[in-house]
Amino acid sequence: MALSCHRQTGACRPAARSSRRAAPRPSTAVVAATASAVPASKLIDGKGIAETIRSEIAKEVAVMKQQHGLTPGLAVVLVGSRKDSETYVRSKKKACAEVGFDSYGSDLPADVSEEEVLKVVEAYNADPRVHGILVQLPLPKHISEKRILDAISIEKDVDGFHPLNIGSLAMRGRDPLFVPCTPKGCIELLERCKVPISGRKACVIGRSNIVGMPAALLLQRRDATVTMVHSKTPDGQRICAEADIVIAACGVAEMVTGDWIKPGAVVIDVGINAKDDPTAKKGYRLVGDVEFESAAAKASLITPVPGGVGPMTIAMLLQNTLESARRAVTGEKVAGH
Ligand SMILES: Nc1nc(=O)c2c([nH]1)NC[C@@H]1CN(c3ccc(C(=O)N[C@@H](CCC(=O)O)C(=O)O)cc3)C=[N+]21
Repeated sequence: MALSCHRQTGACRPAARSSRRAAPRPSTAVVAATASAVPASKLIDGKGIAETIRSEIAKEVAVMKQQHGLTPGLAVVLVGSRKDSETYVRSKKKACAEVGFDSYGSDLPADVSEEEVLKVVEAYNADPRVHGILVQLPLPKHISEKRILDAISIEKDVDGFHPLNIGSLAMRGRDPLFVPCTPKGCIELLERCKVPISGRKACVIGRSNIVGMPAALLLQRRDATVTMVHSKTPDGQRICAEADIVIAACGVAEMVTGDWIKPGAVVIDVGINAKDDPTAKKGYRLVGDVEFESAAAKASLITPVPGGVGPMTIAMLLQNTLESARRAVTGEKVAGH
């Protein structure tokens, strides 16, 4: 039976859990109660795995500081005041502090000119304390995302959005300097959960530049047979129902129901959507692109939302920034420089 080994190994959790997490907390109990229909053994604990990765990174940072006197630095550029972007940027800076990185921030007003944003990016390109530059997306409409992303030095492109990085991902025999964080996090979850990829059928739902397309390329590089399903695909459900691995990144709340999932498949849900819920404290709750309960009934392993892919995105951003700092230490030359 496909992927039966996961049934035997049970829940996909990080090997070591901190004592802080082991303590029962009322909020955890509430979450557990609402998700009670799904056995814990099916859950991929993205939050816990991300925590493990952050502690691995923190150890390496301490060594880097001690041996080379170098502290990894991440610059985060935020334009405008979208609430969701502000929240994400805050958690990225918090994660930096937690692992011992320096973080630099530029908060620019929504009506800032494209030239001004370019100047900020150029300044970070030239700043040796900065090993990674992230321009939070989406940008306001009057600013060309393409122009800004193209301006980020490829050696500091820890988001992996530069066309040279994405292009290398698509070519056999080449390796990008950085892999985009969200799809990298999806693969990291599969690998840490020992889900076999080579030779398996994978279905990626959604074809965005930042998730769907690079996720499909990463799976293909690991020898999966990948099908991409998108808004113009006739009968995406039928195609998805043949897949051993499903990555849902279509941006439509709960679109992928249990009917889309082959029994025993592994489901990675990238979506983050707010759904009205009068019983929730804020009046809404977060749901993915997958209808969790019905999909979990069919899947062997599934990521929850929140607590799945989201925390992994930030962990991969830290990993990419650490890698960039490591290259600065070793003086590794990169193509074109
Ligand atoms: N240049 C750029 N790079 C990005 O990587 C980028 C971006 N722009 N724009 C927006 C998206 C979104 N994104 C997330 C990061 C963390 C969580 C995350 O940690 N989520 C938690 C908490 C969710 C919550 O409570 O709000 C979870 O899913 O458990 C989610 C989403 C990065 N993005």
